[in-house]
Amino acid sequence: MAPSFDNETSLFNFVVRDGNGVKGIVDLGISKVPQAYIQPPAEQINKKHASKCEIPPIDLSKLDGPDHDEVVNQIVRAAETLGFFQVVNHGVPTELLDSLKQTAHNFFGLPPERKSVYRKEVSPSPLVNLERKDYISMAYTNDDEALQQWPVECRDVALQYLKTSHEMVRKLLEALLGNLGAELDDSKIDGFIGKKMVNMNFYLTCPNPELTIGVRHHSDMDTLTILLQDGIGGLYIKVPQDVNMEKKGEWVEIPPISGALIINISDMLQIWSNGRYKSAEHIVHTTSTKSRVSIPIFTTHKQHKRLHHYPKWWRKMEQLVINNFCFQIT
Ligand SMILES: O=C(O)CCC(=O)C(=O)O
Ligand SMILES: [Fe+2]
Repeated sequence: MAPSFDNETSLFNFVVRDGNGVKGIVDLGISKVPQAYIQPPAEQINKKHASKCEIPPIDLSKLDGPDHDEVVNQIVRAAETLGFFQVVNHGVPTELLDSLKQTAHNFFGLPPERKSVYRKEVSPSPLVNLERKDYISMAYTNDDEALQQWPVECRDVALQYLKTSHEMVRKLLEALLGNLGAELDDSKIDGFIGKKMVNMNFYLTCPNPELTIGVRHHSDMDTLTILLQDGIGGLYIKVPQDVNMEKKGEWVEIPPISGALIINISDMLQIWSNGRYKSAEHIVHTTSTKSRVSIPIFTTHKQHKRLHHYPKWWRKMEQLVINNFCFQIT
């Protein structure tokens, strides 16, 4: 018999404890979204009124040629305005991007008992306004641990994704820090992106996508996020208020571009740049027709403390100077 999803504990047990995930609810063919997933109106955005971000992707292969300075300018301009941009010719093979998306679908399609071994032990109490996604997080420490502990279905592609994107992240940081007058040498890499985590997000179709949310509005806490999205769409960012461009404070969609990766300036980089680079708030919506996958890599410094433990005023403060930071991390 289907569990009663009006009862939060029973919903929690079904979705989290038993490893069914949101997918389990969808597989039951339930046509009404359980109350716990319905968002307050302030969290819902009117997708019909949100425009698409039309800025073309940045061609990173040109960093190695005569257009180097122009490409650095494009990266810096994007970081100083939207805090989000897309890149192509980034060095991560297209076939790997396709395998990653397929792997995410395969993993979340596994039977619940195969997935529930990876569940997070959390209490059922925060089950209010659940996000409508299933996800897995794989923190990277070293290759051996990854090979032993990450799900066998995901580990090879996820590791390759980490490795093949490293050079791109280094180049992006070089450009962003160089613009602030700081040099990125190998000894400082760990201080910026020494810790990494690969997530796979799976957003199920939803009978009432207007009432629910895939990911609530947030900004990422790390240094820089690399994000692979599939062709479905649903990622919206809020144009920061304090930038010199149109649509301030409005939600714009980051449209899927085949073969591209999305780069998201995150909280640490905003702080280290004295607020010059923007860590934009973003949100993910689901659709009623197609399931979506996205695969972010979160990069942060080795000693990263969870920034959401810091009050908001700290996260947005403008006191740290980049040169001091570079000095501290050596
Ligand atoms: O799925 C997406 O497009 C974005 C996911 C996201 O914002 C996150 O995992 O932090
Ligand atoms: Fe995010």
